[in-house]
Amino acid sequence: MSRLDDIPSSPGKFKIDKSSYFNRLRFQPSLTKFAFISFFLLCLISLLFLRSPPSVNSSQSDPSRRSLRTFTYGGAAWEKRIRASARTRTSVTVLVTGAAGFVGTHVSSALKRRGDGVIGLDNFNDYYDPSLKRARQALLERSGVFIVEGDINDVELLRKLFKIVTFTHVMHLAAQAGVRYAMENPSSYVHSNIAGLVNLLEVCKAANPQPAIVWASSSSVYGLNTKVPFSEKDRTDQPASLYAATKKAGEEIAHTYNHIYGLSLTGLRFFTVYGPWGRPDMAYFFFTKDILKGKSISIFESANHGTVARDFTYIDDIVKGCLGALDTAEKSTGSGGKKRGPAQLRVFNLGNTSPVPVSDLVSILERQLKVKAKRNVIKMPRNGDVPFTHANISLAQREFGYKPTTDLQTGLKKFVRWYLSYYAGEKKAAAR
Ligand SMILES: O=C(O)[C@H]1O[C@H](OP(=O)(O)OP(=O)(O)OC[C@H]2O[C@@H](n3ccc(=O)[nH]c3=O)[C@H](O)[C@@H]2O)[C@H](O)[C@@H](O)[C@@H]1O
Repeated sequence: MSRLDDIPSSPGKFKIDKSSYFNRLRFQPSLTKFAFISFFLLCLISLLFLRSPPSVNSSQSDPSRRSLRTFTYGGAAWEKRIRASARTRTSVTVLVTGAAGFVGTHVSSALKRRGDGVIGLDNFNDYYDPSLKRARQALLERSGVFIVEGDINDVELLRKLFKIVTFTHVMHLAAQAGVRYAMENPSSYVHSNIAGLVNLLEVCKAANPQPAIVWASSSSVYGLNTKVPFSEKDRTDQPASLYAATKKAGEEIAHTYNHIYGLSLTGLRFFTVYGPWGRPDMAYFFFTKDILKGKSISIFESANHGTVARDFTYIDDIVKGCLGALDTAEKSTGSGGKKRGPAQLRVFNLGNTSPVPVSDLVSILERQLKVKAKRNVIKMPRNGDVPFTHANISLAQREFGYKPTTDLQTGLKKFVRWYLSYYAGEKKAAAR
């Protein structure tokens, strides 16, 4: 018989004869037994070692996972700060994810001002200058809002927060934003906008009581639609960027958690939000920077020299929309992972209803900055951008009286005033 004949024909047929093996063991002298147990323990310890989480450095070296940093949290002082920040003069206590972000900072501040309990959560990633996020954090701290440093993918942290505080609402604004960056770092969108959302919903669904959730979707879900203005009833199945696709996926995921677990979920489709403390990756922000530096700016045009336009929406209008959505959100119906009845599921456009061509945006900036821009008009690259956006806001108007009041001229004036004073202050601080 050749040695090949010893190998069974399929793995399923190959069985270790455990009984004879252990029987043999039973009759060995005690020294052998001791050696075997020691070896077994050694293997167990090595196995545990191999399964321990990666070190901080290993996760930071991969740019797509930069927000997976390990954070240190916990302790009596940390919990005390959370409890103080969660103290409410109303019946509302909100967990705001992405609180050091642009919209997150403004919304957290507005909630706190009216007396709600607010806890922020942010991973302070370096998608754009983290010092701006730190400055927003300092601003919020002065008004009594504590931002917990951590990632929405950290299930233990989320569970801990829900143990310390009974949240009535979650305002979920943490996300990987930006349309064009999705071509550079696609996995960061999956990590934050899909895995992070699911993780958060898992914790919310298991909470008792479950909070009502309001979260940031995006106007980009309308993708390549040509029918304007964009209405919530329109199709959203032709996204032009991975960013848009992850936001659209978020809307479908929201449907699932509402259906299975009775979570109350409201998605808000923001339309190109701008204003003071804004995001440096957005065109109005880096156009301002480049115009002041005398650098040329690229202004996209669509096919046949067509205008590219956006329904630019001022931050204060968006904040009113967020609060309106939160105040009209009904309670979730489930508890501890079990649905008890049908729950609310909504989606709203939050736009300005008056699209402005990007070239007009630049003209306004030129007037405000008193500097002529070096314009470089180019065909829109295939980068995930869509040619125009225009919101129909009648649904939000009907449901919670949403009515934007700031035109682009007025809003950009406020932005430019903030920009000049913020960066003048930074320069002064650097010179000191
Ligand atoms: O409303 C939304 O759904 C989205 O709004 C913005 O995305 P976007 O509207 O593309 O805003 P910007 O990146 O600031 O671009 C504004 C306009 O400037 C144009 N642009 C951008 C960059 C550039 O170099 N030149 C240029 O003409 C874009 O094509 C676009 O029409 C945000 O970046 C997204 O996170 C958000 O979800």
